[in-house]
Amino acid sequence: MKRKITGGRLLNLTDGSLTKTEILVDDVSGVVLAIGDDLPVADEVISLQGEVLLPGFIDLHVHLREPGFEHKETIQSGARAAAAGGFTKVACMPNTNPPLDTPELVRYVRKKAIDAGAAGVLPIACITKNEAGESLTDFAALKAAGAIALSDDGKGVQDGGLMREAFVQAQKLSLPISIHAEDESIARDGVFNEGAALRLGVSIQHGESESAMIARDILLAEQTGAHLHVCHVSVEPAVALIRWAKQRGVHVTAEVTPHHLLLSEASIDRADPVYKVNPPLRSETDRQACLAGFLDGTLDVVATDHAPHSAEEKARPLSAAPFGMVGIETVFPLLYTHLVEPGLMSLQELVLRMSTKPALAFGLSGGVIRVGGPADITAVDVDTTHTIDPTKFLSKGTNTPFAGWQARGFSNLTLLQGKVIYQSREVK
Ligand SMILES: NC(=O)N[C@@H](CC(=O)O)C(=O)O
Ligand SMILES: [Zn+2]
Ligand SMILES: [Zn+2]
Repeated sequence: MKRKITGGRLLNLTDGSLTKTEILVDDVSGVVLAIGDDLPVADEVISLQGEVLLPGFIDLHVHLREPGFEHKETIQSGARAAAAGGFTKVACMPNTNPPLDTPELVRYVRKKAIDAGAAGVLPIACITKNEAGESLTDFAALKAAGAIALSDDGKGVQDGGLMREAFVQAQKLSLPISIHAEDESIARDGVFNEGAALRLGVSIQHGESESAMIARDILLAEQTGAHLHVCHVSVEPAVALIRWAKQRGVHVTAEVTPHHLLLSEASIDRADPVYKVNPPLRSETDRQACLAGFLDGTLDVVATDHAPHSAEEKARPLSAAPFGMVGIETVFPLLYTHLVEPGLMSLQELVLRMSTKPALAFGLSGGVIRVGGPADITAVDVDTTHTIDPTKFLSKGTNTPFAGWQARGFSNLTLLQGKVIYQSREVK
């Protein structure tokens, strides 16, 4: 079927201009057929009211919890939440139960994702069997089954020798290794960053647990020529190390989360699990370094690390509650409202970091809107203010510290390969 989207304003990613135009898409070929005025009649017309048309966002780091933790999220609920957040593709982490360490499990996730009929889901498979950090999985078989990268996210691989071998094998297969950098001998099950931990009488998770492992893996990636992707960067020395690695020509890319860009440990007013996330919310100096690193391109992309947990789990005492925050339905409005509107970055730069660069970093299709390219599109309303209300999320997870915040830029429509995967009540 051919769909015509009218009434939207298309963002030019080169000069940032917005142009009122129609877009004609086809959900059989999945591509954009035409962009312009007075396009031919289509089978269906979707009328917008000035929403901004953007390439669908791509998240290189989410947790969809299936198999094994369906009470937190399912592939279906997570992929629908992603579509509502303007995402057309998400890469899901393998810390499920069982962890995604076999080709069968990778294929299982892909099938469930297709059945969900929402955002595209790209599985990331384990580096080590059972994420136990002891022996490597079969990278070639996992890639053949559809894994787009490797990670033991949730944990760092403690054994540097094993990690070296992982980089050697991943390089041969051109698979990125996405690292959760946490040296457990330094982190020691700490919960908050030093300032908040001392203030609230909670255990400390020192930032060097992150930067030390990033330093190790930069050196290993340099020697092996592998692609190192650093997850959820949160401390100033980590930003400096990644900047240094890029100057040396190491193949390294890095992500930053919305919560590490917008919050610091100063925002933690009580020992509440809603603030418990790994890596922890850091100092204001660290937050500023992440923001500067994001603005100068050292940190390439935004990734949400969408980590849903049940209300019951997050109601436990702080030490027993799990780490993690949801983010997929609020990231664009939060960053639009708090970075673009105050003039810290342009809209096109934010879209480059949420759509174009994630696609380029992992070699995925999408990330731009052009005739003949994939019809992966979202339409955001930058004029209407909404208050973030977790009870309205499509995700099963409501664990966000941004509840009650006001923002603009929520998606009203999302299309994947020309099919509507999300449509708000505002769109007819
Ligand atoms: N970020 C988190 O705090 N939690 C993640 C694991 C992870 O991303 O390390 C989770 O799986 O819940
Ligand atoms: Zn992690
Ligand atoms: Zn994660």
